[in-house]
Amino acid sequence: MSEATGGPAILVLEDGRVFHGRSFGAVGETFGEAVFNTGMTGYQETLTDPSYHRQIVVMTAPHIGNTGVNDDDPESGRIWVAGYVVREPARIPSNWRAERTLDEELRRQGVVGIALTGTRALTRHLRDRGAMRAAVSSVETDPKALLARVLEQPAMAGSDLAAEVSTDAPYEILPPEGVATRFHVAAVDLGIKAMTPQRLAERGCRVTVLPSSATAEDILALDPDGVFFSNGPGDPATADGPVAAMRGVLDAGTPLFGICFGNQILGRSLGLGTYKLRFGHRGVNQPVRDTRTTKVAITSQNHGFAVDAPLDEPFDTPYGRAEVSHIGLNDQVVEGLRLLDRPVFSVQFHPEAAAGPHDAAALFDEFCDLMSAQPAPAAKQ
Ligand SMILES: NC(=O)CC[C@H](N)C(=O)O
Repeated sequence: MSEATGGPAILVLEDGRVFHGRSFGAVGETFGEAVFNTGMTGYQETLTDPSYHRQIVVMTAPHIGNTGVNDDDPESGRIWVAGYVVREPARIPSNWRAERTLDEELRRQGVVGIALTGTRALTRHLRDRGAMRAAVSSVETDPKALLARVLEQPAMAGSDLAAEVSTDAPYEILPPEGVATRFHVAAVDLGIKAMTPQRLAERGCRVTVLPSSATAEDILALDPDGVFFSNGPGDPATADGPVAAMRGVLDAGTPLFGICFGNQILGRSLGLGTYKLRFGHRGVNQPVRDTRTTKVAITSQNHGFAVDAPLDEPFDTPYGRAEVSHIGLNDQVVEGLRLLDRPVFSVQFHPEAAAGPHDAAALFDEFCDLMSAQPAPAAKQ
């Protein structure tokens, strides 16, 4: 038994592999799906991204916490990762915005972490065998006892988690001062990152954020100029409610944009399947190719599932012809979808990303362009 942070800790994977390290953050025990993130920066955004709910995140960058923690960068009101694995936590963070250390923040929010020298071996293991259930504990010393508890945990495949992270009640984000309101967007929160409505508001959108349980009727009752479906945790195969809501929006012909989980929901709404990737895409340097322009963008990503769609040519859907708009260059995974005859598109990566490159930010302009191309409200009837 170890009481103090800094004492011994273990990480146990569901296939029985054990890693020994030192306790980091809160002392305790936690379970989740072990996944790795290759971002050299953006650890605050990662920790607070609701899509990481129920995941133990392994950072491949060797030093984490160098710039401390501030109150401006979080993507939501709390840390969502189930556990945090780093090679070496910064002992002396240095940044003018830092308000506390990462270790303090993890402890403040009760998030169990582990610092271990074997993050590279752990990452290679997850890359070869796939993301899998795991535990981190700084209170259990017997790996076998911990493994038995890991095997009792639910797998990520089949998990329906959006409702656990979504807002309880609708709220609004308004354009910043000096920016005129041009559009009203209804955004379905399946685990939305704060930066997304922000990016829309910067472009003159008044954004009404709705809970994940929002139906097509709830959404359309707002008479929005456009509808947005957010990122979020869990298996898209379980998201029947959001799929039904999106189908209602597609039937109504309202411009629609989806990010990440939203892209998977669009895939399902079009009748496509989704599947689990072996180890997923998580980081801020993922290359994708725009299939129309052949331009390559470096994107920020966080997904463990993907849409199964024909890559090479347009295909028929109940909503007309569609095509894969972006392809991941590391493994030829679908990274975006577009309807050819309707104002509807989505991407699997994160154009809002902060931290992350800004290559994909123009997609928010594209959504605004689709909304401006629609008939004015009077002509809508
Ligand atoms: N960031 C996301 O929206 C992730 C979507 C989904 N939970 C996945 O892992 O693929």
